[in-house]
Amino acid sequence: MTALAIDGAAQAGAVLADVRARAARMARRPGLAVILVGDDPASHVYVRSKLKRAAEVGFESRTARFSLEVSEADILAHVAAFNAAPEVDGILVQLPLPDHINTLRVMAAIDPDKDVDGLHALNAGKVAQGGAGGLTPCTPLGCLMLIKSVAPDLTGMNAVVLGSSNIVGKPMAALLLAERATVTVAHIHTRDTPFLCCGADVLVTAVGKPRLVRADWIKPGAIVIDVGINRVATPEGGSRLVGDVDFDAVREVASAITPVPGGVGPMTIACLMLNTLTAAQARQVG
Ligand SMILES: NC(=O)C1=CN([C@@H]2O[C@H](COP(=O)(O)OP(=O)(O)OC[C@H]3O[C@@H](n4cnc5c(N)ncnc54)[C@H](OP(=O)(O)O)[C@@H]3O)[C@@H](O)[C@H]2O)C=CC1
Ligand SMILES: Nc1nc(=O)c2c([nH]1)NC[C@@H]1CN(c3ccc(C(=O)N[C@@H](CCC(=O)O)C(=O)O)cc3)C=[N+]21
Repeated sequence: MTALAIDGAAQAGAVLADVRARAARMARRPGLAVILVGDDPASHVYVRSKLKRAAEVGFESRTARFSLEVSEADILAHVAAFNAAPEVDGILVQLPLPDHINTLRVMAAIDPDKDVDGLHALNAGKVAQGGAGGLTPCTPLGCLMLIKSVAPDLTGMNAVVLGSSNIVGKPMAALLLAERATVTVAHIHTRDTPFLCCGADVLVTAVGKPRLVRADWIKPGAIVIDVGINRVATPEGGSRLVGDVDFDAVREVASAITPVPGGVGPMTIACLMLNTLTAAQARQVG
């Protein structure tokens, strides 16, 4: 059996159309502010595509760009200015930040009501407690939508999450638990990751290692969600994007799988727009 390739771009398109329609009915256009540090080309590409999507759904956006040498105080001052700006509904600090900047301190400085990445401890705590009333990190939220498009009820399923970062792995595990799945989180120190994966009805991989996940790790019929984004060299001397999953082989064992590109990535951006709309609606009266 060849697995269904879950079309993340199409599902993202549906989310974006809904966001656009709802934004058009608002008294004021939702506003997104992005803070970008350094000149990593991949980060610039991601931020550009976020700003493009924001414009397409009718949001205002602005970007504050900084060199790698920027001080933490400077970043915190810009966060404070965006917190105070009435036209800014969502604040996104593109990660990773350079080592001399304390990421958790920057996240803690963001107004939780404008924290569209869901990384402030208050929002992370709400997600851990079952999600009510907070902003949920975009990538796990998008992954859950993709999973539910093929399996609406996760009650009692075994879910395994590879990777335990604050931005993907931990909130993903919390969301799956809230869906009544039995959740295992594996990380670099986990002893027998292939064995754990073999019991997974749902497997989410957020590691950043190309072809880490092999076909013999997969339970027949499993749903496989590949968050990894890795640029690898091609024999022709160019490069291409791949996920963490050995896609062609795993596809023959799983029942549904997200491709890279065209899977989780577009949903992450769509969920960022959804969170910005949610934040704007909560902040605007009428
Ligand atoms: N498609 C999208 O929208 C997005 C994609 N990404 C991509 O997802 C990947 C992960 O991102 P992010 O969570 O930020 O990355 P991090 O580097 O913060 O986290 C990677 C995690 O993987 C764990 N890990 C490392 N090796 C293994 C292994 N062999 N088996 C199991 N776990 C392992 C690490 O464990 P430990 O903590 O113990 O070191 C860590 O928890 C990257 O490729 C990133 O580019 C990220 C965000 C959005
Ligand atoms: N504060 C913060 N929030 C983030 O959400 C965040 C971040 N920092 N830092 C970096 C990661 C990475 N990330 C991606 C988003 C979209 C695609 C995406 O759209 N990818 C396309 C391909 C893009 C291409 O071709 O280069 C796809 O998978 O189809 C990828 C990666 C968000 N991140």
